[in-house]
Amino acid sequence: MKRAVPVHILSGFLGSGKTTLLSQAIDYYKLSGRKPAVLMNELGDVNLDGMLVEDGVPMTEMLSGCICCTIRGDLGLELRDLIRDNDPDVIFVECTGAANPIEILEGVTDASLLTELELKSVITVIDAAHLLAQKNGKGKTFRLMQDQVRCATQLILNKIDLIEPGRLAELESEIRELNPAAPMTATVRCQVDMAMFDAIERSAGTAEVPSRAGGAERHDCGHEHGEACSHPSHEHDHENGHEVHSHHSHDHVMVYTHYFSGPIDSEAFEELVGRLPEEVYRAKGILRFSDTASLFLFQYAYREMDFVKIAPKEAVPNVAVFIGEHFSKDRLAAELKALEQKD
Ligand SMILES: Nc1nc2c(ncn2[C@@H]2O[C@H](COP(=O)(O)OP(=O)(O)OP(=O)(O)O)[C@@H](O)[C@H]2O)c(=O)[nH]1
Repeated sequence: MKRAVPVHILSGFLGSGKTTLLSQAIDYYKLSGRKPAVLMNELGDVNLDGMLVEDGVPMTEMLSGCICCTIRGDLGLELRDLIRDNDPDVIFVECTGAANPIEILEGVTDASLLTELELKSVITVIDAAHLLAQKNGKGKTFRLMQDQVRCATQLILNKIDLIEPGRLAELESEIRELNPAAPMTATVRCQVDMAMFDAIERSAGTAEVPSRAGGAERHDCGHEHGEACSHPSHEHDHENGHEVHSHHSHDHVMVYTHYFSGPIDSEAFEELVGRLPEEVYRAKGILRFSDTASLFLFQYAYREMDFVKIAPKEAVPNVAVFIGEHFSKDRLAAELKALEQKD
């Protein structure tokens, strides 16, 4: 009889490196002749990270909401269908960076009632530079990052190329205070020994999430849930991008999705991104520029911009998604619209 399908949850704040880790994990499983599948959750209504996942990897997308609240109820069904239709050897669940992993963890556990799967790990990727910048903060972002660290069974302290080497030990000891048990690796571009997954899967039983993250003290790991998840404050305004309203710990996160009517000037776009307010901490997009024939996947995380040439096999929209807190969507929309008119 086939064993229960192992599931790994990839958690971590927006832009920390979850997709970077996922791509390497997929390559690792494929190289050893195993079949990985992916369930991806994005706040925006287009799956841009999915563009980075190789063709031929079964993938289910849960868009336009945070997996841990608005669409958690569907998670079990999606996992069941993914297994039934594709018979994978492993499943990676990549959450939105605004998600609280304890909720997803419970969703995956619920799903094991519908199909044979076993949660094997909650891997939290931490953006070292962002965590340092947030240090001693009292904001919701910092609290959510702490929750994500607490809930992890594996920790990857990523982007250490962006911090001074002397600060690494300080960060590590702070993380250790939140989560003393999970093995931690400091990385650049999430380069960890992928054999880690085999070791995790060989170990018997389901992932043991640190006790502080569960049970009676669940609020330590975010928020209470249950009936509150159908709270009427989960409203979306799809016409003007949407704001993720909720009572949850990530209720401050806003999303604006902009569909461009045509190609735009690359320099004007870079200039706009260069002066985005601090409150916009993450952006992604697929962009057609008027001054080059190539199509680009655009990434922006905490003031770092990246453009990667892509050649998708199917038609893709011309779109940019902006994620942050309390920024003016109207102003941003007007500025993006102005780029369309320049051309
Ligand atoms: N300098 C630096 N950049 C990195 C590192 N790891 C990832 N990046 C870049 O950071 C950006 C975000 O990485 P992703 O892997 O997409 O992050 P994510 O956690 O999946 O992002 P969300 O899906 O928005 O939550 C990309 O432009 C990556 O190339 C790193 O160690 N150092």
